[in-house]
Amino acid sequence: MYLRAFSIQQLHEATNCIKNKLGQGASGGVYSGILKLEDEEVEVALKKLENGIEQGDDKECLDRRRVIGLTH
Ligand SMILES: Nc1ncnc2c1ncn2[C@@H]1O[C@H](COP(=O)(O)OP(=O)(O)OP(=O)(O)O)[C@@H](O)[C@H]1O
Repeated sequence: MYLRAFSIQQLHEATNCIKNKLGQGASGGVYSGILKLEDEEVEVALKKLENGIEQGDDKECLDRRRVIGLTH
């Protein structure tokens, strides 16, 4: 799996300061954006995590947050 990290500033620029909400997941809102890469622009959906990690969280959710944490 190839993971690429983006700065908070890049994500704010991509999403026009996280304004256009597409939907709401259990762990946070999902917003649309356009990420500018070196030679192209890519349409993305970005999730802003809003809740802390609870003891009851399932393994998939915790695994996802560990992977996300490794990219920061
Ligand atoms: N790629 C996408 N394009 C458009 N809308 C999206 C996209 N991904 C998510 N959404 C919107 O965000 C909502 C929540 O999606 P999400 O995948 O976060 O759901 P979830 O798996 O229930 O959440 P969580 O992972 O937090 O438990 C969706 O119902 C949809 O409206």
